[in-house]
Amino acid sequence: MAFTRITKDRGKLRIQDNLDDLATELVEYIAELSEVSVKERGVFAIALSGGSLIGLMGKLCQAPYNKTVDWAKWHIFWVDERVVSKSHTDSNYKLAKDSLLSKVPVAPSHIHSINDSLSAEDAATDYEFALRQMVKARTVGVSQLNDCPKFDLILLGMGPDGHVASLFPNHIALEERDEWVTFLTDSPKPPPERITFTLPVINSASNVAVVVTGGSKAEALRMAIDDVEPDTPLLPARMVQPTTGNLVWFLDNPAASKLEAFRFAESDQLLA
Ligand SMILES: O=C1O[C@H](COP(=O)(O)O)[C@@H](O)[C@H](O)[C@H]1O
Repeated sequence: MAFTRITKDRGKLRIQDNLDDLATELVEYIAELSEVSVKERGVFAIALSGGSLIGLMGKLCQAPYNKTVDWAKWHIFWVDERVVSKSHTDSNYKLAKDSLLSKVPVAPSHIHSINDSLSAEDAATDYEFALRQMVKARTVGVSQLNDCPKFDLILLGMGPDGHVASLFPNHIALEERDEWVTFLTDSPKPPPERITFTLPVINSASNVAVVVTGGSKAEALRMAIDDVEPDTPLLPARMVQPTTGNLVWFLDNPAASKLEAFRFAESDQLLA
């Protein structure tokens, strides 16, 4: 029962029956945005998360995308990164490099990873400095509203606790409004030391896509999207609310199963 729904204020829901169809829809969406950005700005500035999302992007390395995407124009950043060596299995950079970036012709100088020899605090400062240079050069666009970077696309995953990037429920990092990149040394999910884009940066992007799969995330997803009881805890995923940009959720059936839109679609089908 694949379908798309536009919600009142939580963006567009794209729900697929299986992971293969979800992956196909996701890479088609990324390829389209890349084409539009390259046409309009001459570059495509994309920020990746880690986790299960990266495995779903694998089709970008295959035909037709390996040939049709203008890889030379891509600039790749990380929405969040674990402060570990780039060769460590926990590194979001390594995950993307091994499964995607090593298989497509992106210029190494366009891959903007963190300096893994620094402390979490210094790595965040250093990454924000690098990002400021990219904004100054307009490799990354700028928001007219708040001077924040305006990425062409920010790709997020969501944990079963509703975290996005390395922004965890009730964590002080959620309140950061001045910095573009902040750090944490007490992540509830290992490893503890991380850097992360802050909410103002995420919400300034032209496009934000959140990719969520699996039944273990269904309840957090409901709390992030549906109209919920007023005393429901405010999850980081619910704070993703692009100011002027587009928000799209790529979901599989198990993740979407508790959403109102899904239940209505199911009962419509039973009646049909
Ligand atoms: O720790 C992290 O988790 C989230 C979610 O990962 P998933 O495997 O449950 O999809 C990820 O988006 C984030 O980048 C990562 O650092």
